[in-house]
Amino acid sequence: MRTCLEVRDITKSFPGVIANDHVNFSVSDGEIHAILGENGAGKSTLMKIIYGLYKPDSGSIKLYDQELNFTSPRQAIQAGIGMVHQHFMLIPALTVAENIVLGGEPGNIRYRRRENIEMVRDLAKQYHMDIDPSAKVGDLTVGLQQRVEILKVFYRKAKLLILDEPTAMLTPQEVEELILVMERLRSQGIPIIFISHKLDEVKRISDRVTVMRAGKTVNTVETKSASAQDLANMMVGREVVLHVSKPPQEPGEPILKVEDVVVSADRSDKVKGVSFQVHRGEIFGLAGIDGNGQSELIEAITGLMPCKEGKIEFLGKDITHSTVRQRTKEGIAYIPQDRHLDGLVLDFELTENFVLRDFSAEPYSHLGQLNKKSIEEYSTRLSEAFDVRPRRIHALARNLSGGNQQKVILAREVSRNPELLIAAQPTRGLDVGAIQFIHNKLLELRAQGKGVLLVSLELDEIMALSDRIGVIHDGKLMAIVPGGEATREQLGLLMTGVDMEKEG
Ligand SMILES: Nc1ncnc2c1ncn2[C@@H]1O[C@H](COP(=O)(O)OP(=O)(O)OP(=O)(O)O)[C@@H](O)[C@H]1O
Repeated sequence: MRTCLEVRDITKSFPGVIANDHVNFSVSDGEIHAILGENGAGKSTLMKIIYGLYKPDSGSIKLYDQELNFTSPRQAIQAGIGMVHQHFMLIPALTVAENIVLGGEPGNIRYRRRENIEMVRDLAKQYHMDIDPSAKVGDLTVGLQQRVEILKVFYRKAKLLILDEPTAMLTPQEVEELILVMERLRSQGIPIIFISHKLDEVKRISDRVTVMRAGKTVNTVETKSASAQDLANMMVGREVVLHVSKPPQEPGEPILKVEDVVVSADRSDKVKGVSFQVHRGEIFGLAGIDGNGQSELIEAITGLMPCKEGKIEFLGKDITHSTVRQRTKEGIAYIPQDRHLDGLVLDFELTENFVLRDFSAEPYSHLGQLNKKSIEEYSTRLSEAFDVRPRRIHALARNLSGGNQQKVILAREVSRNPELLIAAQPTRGLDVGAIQFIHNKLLELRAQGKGVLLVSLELDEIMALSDRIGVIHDGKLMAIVPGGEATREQLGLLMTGVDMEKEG
C-alpha cells in the first residue's frame, strides 16, 4: 500500500505546554488509522497542524512524498486534506447541495441550483451515501448533517479524510451507519484518520492505532494485535479498570418528584406528561434516542424552560415556577450536555469558570469586590482534585482540551455539594481514565445519599450506573426498568417506542 501521509518529528508548544512532542506516524491508502489518547494528549493539536490551522515549531509532514508547509486550511484543502470537525460548520438555512458547494464555487451558490443538485446527487452516489441534495440542512438529523460534511470534503477532492471524534454526537444507529460509510470509503482506497476515545469502536473499525500520551506518540500497532485493555493501558500509562463496580444500596426518600410534566417548544409539546421520582442514594438513568424530549425535560427541571403543565417538587417544595438561581440555591447542580454553549464561558479563565455560579457570594466576593486570593485557592484545589490538565488556573477555558473542559464543569457542579446532580452526557468526549473518574464521582454522590439524574445516549453507561432506568420515547416515559434487570435489547426496543410487555 502506498503511504499517503507521513508525519515526522512534529513538535508544537503553547505557553507552558508541549502539546506535540516529536510526533511520528503514517497513514497508508485504504487504511483506517485511529489516533487514541487521553484528554489533552495532543490529538486535536496534531490534526490542526495537518490541516494548516497551526504551524508546527519543527518537524515535517508529507502527503504522497510532497512536503507540506501550510499557513491556512485553504492550502490544506487544496492539497487534498479533508477534515470533519466535531462541531459542524454547516449553514442550517441552506440546502444540502448549497452547503456542499459553498466556498468551493465562485459567485452565488443559488445561481446554478439545478446543476448543483444533480452534481451532489452524483457525488453521493459515487461515495454510496444516501442523502437528499435539496433537503434543508437544518431539518436533517445529526448523522445526516455529518454525511453532508463528509461529502463536502470529497466535493473538494480530498485524498485523505480526517474525522475528529465523529461518533461523539451520534446515536447508536447513526454510529452503525457511519461505520458502513467508513468501510465503503476504505474499500475505495481512501485513507481515513479516525480520532476517538471509544475503544470498542477503534477495535471494530480501525486497521492500525497510534497511541498518544502527554504529547508524544507512544506506539503504532496493528489493531488486531491489541486488546481493548492493552490499548487503554497504553493510552493512560497505567492499568485501567474498564468496568464499573456499583455496590448494592437501598434508596432513601424521594428527593425529586416530577408529576405529569408537559413542556412545549417550537409550538409543539416535546414532553407529554412525564412522571417519575429520584430518591436519595439513587442514580436514576434516563435513556432515549436524542431528540425525544430528554433535553426539554431536564431544562424544565433545572428551570431553563417553563413547564406548561404538571408539577416539580424538590425536597418537598414546589419548584415548578422557581428561577434557575433559586433551584441552584436549593441544591440542584447541573452538567449540561453542550459544554461550549451552556457549560462554560470559553473566553473566561478557569478561575472565573470555577466560581461562575457563586462569584457574588462570600468567600469569593466581599462588599462587592472579588476576592482573588480565595478564588485562586479554590481553583487550585478543584484543579488538583479533578485532575484538570494543564494545572494553570489562569488559562482560558477555550484553550483546554475538550475532556479537560468537561472536568472543569464537573468540578464546579460537584463541589457545590448538591443534593441532586443532573448530569447530561457527562462523559461525552472523555477518555477511559476520565470516564472512570466521573463514574466514581457519581457513585460517591450516591453513596453520600444524594440523588443523581443521569441522562446519556450511551446505553452501556446508563446500564452500568443506574439503579432504575426510565426510557423516554416521543416525549413519554415508556417504562421504568430496574437497572440490574435491564438488557440492551429491551432498552433498545423501548427507545424506539416498542413495549414488548404491553404488546404481550
Ligand atoms: N490554543 C491553545 N493555547 C494554549 N494551549 C493549548 C491550545 N490548544 C491546545 N492547548 C493545550 O495543548 C494540550 C493538547 O491539547 P489537545 O486539544 O491537542 O488535546 P486532545 O488530545 O485533542 O484532547 P481531547 O481528547 O480532550 O480533545 C492541552 O494541554 C491543551 O490545554
